[in-house]
Amino acid sequence: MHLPKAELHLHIEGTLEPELAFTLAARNGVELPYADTEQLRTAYLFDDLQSFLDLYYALMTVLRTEDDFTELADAYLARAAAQGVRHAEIFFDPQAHTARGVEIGTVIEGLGRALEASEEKHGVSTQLIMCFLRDESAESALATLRAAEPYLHRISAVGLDSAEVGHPPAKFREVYEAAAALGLRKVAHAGEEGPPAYIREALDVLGVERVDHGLRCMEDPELVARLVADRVPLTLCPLSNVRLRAVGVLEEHPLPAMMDAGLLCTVNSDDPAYFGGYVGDTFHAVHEALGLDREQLRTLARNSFEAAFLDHDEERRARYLAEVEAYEFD
Ligand code: HPA
Ligand SMILES: [Zn+2]
Repeated sequence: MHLPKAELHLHIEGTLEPELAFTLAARNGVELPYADTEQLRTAYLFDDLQSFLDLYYALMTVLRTEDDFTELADAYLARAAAQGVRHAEIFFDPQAHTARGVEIGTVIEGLGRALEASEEKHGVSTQLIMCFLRDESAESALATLRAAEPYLHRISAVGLDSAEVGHPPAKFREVYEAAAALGLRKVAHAGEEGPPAYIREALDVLGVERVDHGLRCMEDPELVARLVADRVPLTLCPLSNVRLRAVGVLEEHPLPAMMDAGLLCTVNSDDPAYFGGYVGDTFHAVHEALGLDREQLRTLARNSFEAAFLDHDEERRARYLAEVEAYEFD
């Protein structure tokens, strides 16, 4: 669906398609435990977040050079542009690369080269969000922030991802304070598999401006009221929720109830190479499965630009919002 939109919840490592994984494996002499792309695709049946993360971290070992990261991001941006994305705020997981000997500068400069060319090449403006792995230590997160300091001109925010349950946001209070002191904005995954209390903690202890997923807020009406009153954006990922079994089938996704409750919902793809669709496909899927009408889809697109970190460029935000209003569905 070509409705103009911003993508605000997208892990660049989760855009690694099987074909590119095999190409990079051959180029870098990395052996994958799968015969071919077809056999690899049979591994894409997940029970929960952890079973996905195991494959996600295993496959990204093919990413080694600056060119690999550039190629990965450029391929995503081309696909995103073809599905109406006008602005993308892109997550990356530096610790998943530095832990296996890839320098953080290789990762950031590689991604940065694709991102800086994106507006001219694909018509997509971009930002980069550096995520800490919450199942690693707070010390490791802090060391990662320090290692990223020479590259801060390329980074607009910090985030928190990976295995949620047992790793509450408060563990990262210090590194979030340090990030804010460096001028970085703050988001965090919360309430994907973890309880509503983790969403409250992300807001109260980390001071996040957006909540990634936030799905489980619906179990806590007082929290919903607060998120509505404060217009805290939620970056929902419906196809991810189905594939990782947070929701049984797409038809049961609470997105319509969340919109009816007045929550500032956005729809995103999370890890599109693994979860069966890019963000335009996701808009189409929620239209079909949940019966969201055109005006509701337009609201989701409008929300995505409202929630985007475009405060330094309100003219651009206004231009994108005007494109949303002018869009004619076919
Ligand atoms: O959906 C996700 N949740 C948490 N961590 C992740 N890292 C990549 N995708 C995800
Ligand atoms: Zn995510």
